[in-house]
Amino acid sequence: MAASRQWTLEPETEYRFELDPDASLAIKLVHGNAEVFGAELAANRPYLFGQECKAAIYTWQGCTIEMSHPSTEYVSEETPMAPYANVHNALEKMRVRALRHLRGSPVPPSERAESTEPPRVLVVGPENSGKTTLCKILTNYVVRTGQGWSPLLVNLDPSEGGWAAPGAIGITPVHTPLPTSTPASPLGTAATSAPTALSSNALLPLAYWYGHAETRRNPLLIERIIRNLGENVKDKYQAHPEAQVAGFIVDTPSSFAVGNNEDRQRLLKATIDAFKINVILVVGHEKLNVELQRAYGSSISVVKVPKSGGVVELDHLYRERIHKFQLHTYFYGQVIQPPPGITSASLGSETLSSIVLSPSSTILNFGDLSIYRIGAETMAPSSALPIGAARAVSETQAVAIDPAQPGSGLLNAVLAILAPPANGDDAERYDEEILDLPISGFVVVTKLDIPHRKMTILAPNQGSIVGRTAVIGSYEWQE
Ligand SMILES: Nc1ncnc2c1ncn2[C@@H]1O[C@H](COP(=O)(O)OP(=O)(O)OP(=O)(O)O)[C@@H](O)[C@H]1O
Repeated sequence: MAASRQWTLEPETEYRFELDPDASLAIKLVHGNAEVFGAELAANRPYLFGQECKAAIYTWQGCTIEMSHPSTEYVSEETPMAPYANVHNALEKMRVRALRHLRGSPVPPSERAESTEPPRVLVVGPENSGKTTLCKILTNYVVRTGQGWSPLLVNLDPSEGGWAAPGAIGITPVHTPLPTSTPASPLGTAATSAPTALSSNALLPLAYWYGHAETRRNPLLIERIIRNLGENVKDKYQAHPEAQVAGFIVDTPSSFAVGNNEDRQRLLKATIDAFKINVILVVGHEKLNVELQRAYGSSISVVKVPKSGGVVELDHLYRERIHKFQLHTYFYGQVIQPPPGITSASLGSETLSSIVLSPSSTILNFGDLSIYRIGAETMAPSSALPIGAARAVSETQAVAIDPAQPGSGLLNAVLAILAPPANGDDAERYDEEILDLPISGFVVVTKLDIPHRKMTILAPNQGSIVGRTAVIGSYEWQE
């Protein structure tokens, strides 16, 4: 690598870095072992990071790494990896017991009183406490055990983007370690961005469209989606009982930990019910830990885990830039200019050339797509309404949008295309059913021609969407 530098890391330390906008970084493991949030690095292969990525290379036994490009960087000897590994070991024991129980294998006397349920883990904590990172580490550790277990990773943070676009929440079985290359795909690449479906490690999520970054915008809708996820996950991924053994890891938005108490309690309860949560990990928040111990401690193990000093405070503008990257990546793939001297490198487990996509632009008639908005255009929380006041449009009502109407909000809007309904054309039930349909992909309205009643649609592939149902949220395409 050109202008490369080497760092030797002592055992149980990590090299942390933050990238500036437009900077990229290639890191190669020269010697020893190392991992990025639980995903192991292969030796002598440059891994590329970009798009303002902030991450850490951790080593259990010590290593030498080489990097192409200096950035904000430091080595830390204080990490919470030992307690995180302890949590993983405890969860692993639950999986072993669950499998033994399923297979009717003998149980050691010391474990007869223990539960035989697989771990169904809820991770909660305030903003920037490292919840997503902890979920990734725990997931990657399960996949690495070589037992063939595929945990179900649930992303309930609509601003995270998960495996689809920002505004979506969903669930996916994870079969191979989740890469950390850019914040645009914090949980790996989804097969919903159609062409990467061909790649070997694409995730196949069950995703629903919430459409906004903040849960307080429409808590009733997000609650309904959470319950839908819980109901449908079994049919979709867990038909075989042994598929349930790896359990769930549920990542949540910070609004589950702080903020409006009533909504927060409702969403927590909905999640605990939907996924039959039996372990709650509270990341670095004493008060929340005590609160959850009191509320759920009799039936659920509530465990406080430390926050990593490496977690970076992400501000609002950074999050907006990441949403833009995510949408761009959904349509165009991951394009990162490697640092000088790097010609072949990997983004996670993908090679650089495999992840450039070519979206298509199509002109549709207004009548070709049925477009809805869920709830009113601006949804203030119910608690903000005057006492006794009712909304003109309820939070979970699907309202049809007429593209010919000036101010429809459609120009540059990101639309989720919904999976076709199961119940055919029963129009009356249909409005209701829209809320319960998963996403099959996303498009953007790039041009509206009202006089000719036509619109130009950017889609990730060339499949026809004529006759489909789309839902608008509050995300805009800003290219
Ligand atoms: N040990 C570490 N070293 C360097 N960067 C880290 C480390 N741990 C986490 N980060 C980075 O800090 C940022 C915030 O972490 P993360 O997304 O896990 O927090 P969160 O609590 O899930 O955030 P949110 O409030 O958005 O839900 C991410 O960019 C992540 O990659």
